[in-house]
Amino acid sequence: MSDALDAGDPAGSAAPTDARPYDALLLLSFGGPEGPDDVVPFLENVTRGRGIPRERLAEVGEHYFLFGGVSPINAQCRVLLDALRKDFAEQGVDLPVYWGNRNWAPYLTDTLREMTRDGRRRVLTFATSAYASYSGCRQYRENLAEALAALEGEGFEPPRVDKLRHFFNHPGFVGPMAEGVLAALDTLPAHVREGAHLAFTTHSIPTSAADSSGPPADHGPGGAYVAQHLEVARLVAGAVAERSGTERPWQLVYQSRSGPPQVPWLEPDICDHLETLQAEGAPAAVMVPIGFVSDHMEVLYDLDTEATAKAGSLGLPVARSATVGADPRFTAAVRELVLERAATERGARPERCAVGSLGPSHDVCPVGCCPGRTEKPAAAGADSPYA
Ligand SMILES: CC1=C(CCC(=O)O)c2cc3nc(cc4[nH]c(cc5[nH]c(cc1n2)c(C)c5CCC(=O)O)c(CCC(=O)O)c4C)C(CCC(=O)O)=C3C
Ligand SMILES: [Fe+2]
Repeated sequence: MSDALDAGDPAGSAAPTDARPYDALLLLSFGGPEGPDDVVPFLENVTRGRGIPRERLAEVGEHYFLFGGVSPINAQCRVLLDALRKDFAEQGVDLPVYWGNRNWAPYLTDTLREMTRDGRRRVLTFATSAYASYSGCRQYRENLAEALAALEGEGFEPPRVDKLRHFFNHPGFVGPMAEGVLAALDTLPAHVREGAHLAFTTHSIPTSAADSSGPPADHGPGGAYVAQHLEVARLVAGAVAERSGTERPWQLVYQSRSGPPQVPWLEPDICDHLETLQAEGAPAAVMVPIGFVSDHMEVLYDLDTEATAKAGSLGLPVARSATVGADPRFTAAVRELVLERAATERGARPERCAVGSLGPSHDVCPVGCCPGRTEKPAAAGADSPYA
C-alpha cells in the first residue's frame, strides 16, 4: 500500500457504500444438526480424524438429543443472513450475501459452487468466529481451501476468496455484550446485584493451540487467543462499570473442554470457577459468553443447563448474558468491516475501527498464523495457494 494515497486518496471519491472489488459476501459458520438423524453424522463431520474420545462424542450427542437433535446455530445463521441482507439493502450496499457451513448443510463447497455458477469472482468471507486460534480461524481457512480444490477438481474456475479481519474488538461486538451484561444484572435479586462477579467465558482449547494462536511474532503464553479474550473481558467489564457506577470483580474462564484428559486445555472451567466463587463468598455471578456470537449449543447446554444447575446446587444466584446474535449494531459492524476491507483492496486507507489497546487485527493472516498439528493448505492468508 502506497503512502502517497494519503494525499489524494483516489478511492475517497468512491461512494461510501462501494463494496468493489468484491462481488459477494460469504457468511461462513460452523453448522449444526437440525434433527435427531443428523446428530451422529454431524459429529462425524466435526471430528473427522481428530481423535475426540468416544465418551465425549456420546456425551455431546446427548446434549443435542436433549434439544430434539436440533442445534439452534443454523436458525441463528438464517436470522443473521436476513439481517445482513436487510442492512445492506437499507444502507445501499449492493453486495449479495451467501451462506455456507463447515460441518453441515448448507455445505461450504455447495455454496461456493453456487457462487461460482452465479459468476462471483471476488468473494469476501465473514466467519462467525471473532478471535484468532486454529479452531476459530485457520480451520475455517483450511475448509475454504478444501472447497476451492474440490471445485477445481470439478472443472470450475473458483473465485478468489478473502476473509474479514477478527472483529473481537469492534464496538459493534463489544457494545451489545456490555448492554447484555447490564440487562442480566437486572434479572438478579436486587441485594446481590452490586457484588455480582462477572465470569467471562469462552471455548477452552488445548494450551498448545492457545500458545501458538495468532501471528508467530505475537506468540507468548496463551497467544493471541487469550490476549484477545482478556481484552474483550476488560472492555466489557469497563463499560459495565461505567454504565452501572459499580466496579465488579471479573475473570476469564473456559467451557466445553474436550479431548483426552492428559492433554492440558485452558482452565479454569466455568463450573469449577462457580464453585470457587461460592467458596470465596461471592453473592452472585453473571456468565458472559464472549467466545460465541450467538446462543448455540455450547451456550444452551454448557452454560444454561450444566453451569446453571451447578450454580443452583451451590446456592449461587447466576444469570447468563446475551450473545450479539443479529443485533443491528453487530450487522452494522459487519457492513463497516466489509466496506473498510473493500476500500483497502482498492488502495485506499480507510479508518479501521477498533476499541481498546490491541488495535485492529491484520486483514491477511501472515504465514504461520494459528498453526494446526499438521500442515494443510489454507485459503485467504499470506500462505494461500490461491491468489
Ligand atoms: C474455539 C472454538 C469455537 C469458537 C469459534 C467458532 O465458533 O468456530 C468453537 C465453536 C463451536 N464448536 C461447535 C461444536 C463442536 N466443537 C467440537 C470440538 C471442538 N471445538 C473446539 C474449539 C472451538 N469450537 C475444539 C478445540 C474442539 C476439539 C477438537 C476439534 O474437534 O477441533 C465438537 C466435537 C465434540 C466436542 O469435542 O465437544 C463439536 C460438536 C459449534 C456448534 C455448536 C452448535 O451446534 O450449536 C460451535 C459454534
Ligand atoms: Fe467447538
